Amino acid sequence: MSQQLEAVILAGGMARRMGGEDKGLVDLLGKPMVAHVIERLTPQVQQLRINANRSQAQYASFGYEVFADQQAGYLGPLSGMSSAMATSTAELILTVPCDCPLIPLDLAERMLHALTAQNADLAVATDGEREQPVVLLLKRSLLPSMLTFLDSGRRRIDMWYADLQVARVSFADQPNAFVNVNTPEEKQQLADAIAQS
Ligand SMILES: Nc1nc2c(ncn2[C@@H]2O[C@H](COP(=O)(O)OP(=O)(O)OP(=O)(O)O)[C@@H](O)[C@H]2O)c(=O)[nH]1
Ligand SMILES: [Mg+2]
Repeated sequence: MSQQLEAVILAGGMARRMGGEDKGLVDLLGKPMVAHVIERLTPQVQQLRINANRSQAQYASFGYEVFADQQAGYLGPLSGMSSAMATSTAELILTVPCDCPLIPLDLAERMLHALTAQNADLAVATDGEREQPVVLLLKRSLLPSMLTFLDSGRRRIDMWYADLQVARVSFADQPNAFVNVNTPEEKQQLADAIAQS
């Protein structure tokens, strides 16, 4: 994989539905959720950083650079994305949330292929039907556009990219790829499903 692509794990939210417990650090089957994501991402990319606004020492213990949002006030995932772009040396940034422990093992490869083949501004993963707006491959050159959007008070990722050239990349072949763990109940459901598989 190109040196010009780095992955950023988004762990900068407040995790209110998880009772405020830092979502990436919540245990799933014996290890923190972010460790599942790290394990699946590291074979795919040469550079990886973690975006977190709390518990930064714990996140740093995984051995990767940790950085906070440049904007105060938990403005949402776009703030993590723009902060990643503002501080990256790579041309392309792959964003993945910390609460998707089954992300595809071929995520970077397929996102990069689609972006290049379609000469798009960014690529977004889909489960075949719904877009996963936090799973993006972004050109760093999109930073001014994202900052303008954020500065105007808007927060929705899909609204930001509505006017851009978007490659949609289906992972319908992997039905559990984007299972998202937002609550203790969802965590238990996933743990049970994995244990039974
Ligand atoms: N950097 C950054 N990331 C965020 C912010 N808000 C959410 N995220 C991340 O965006 C992704 C999707 O957000 P949610 O699943 O809603 O996570 P959350 O906001 O922590 O959880 P809730 O408070 O329960 O909605 C997760 O990876 C979050 O860590 C933020 O203000 N800054
Ligand atoms: Mg949220």
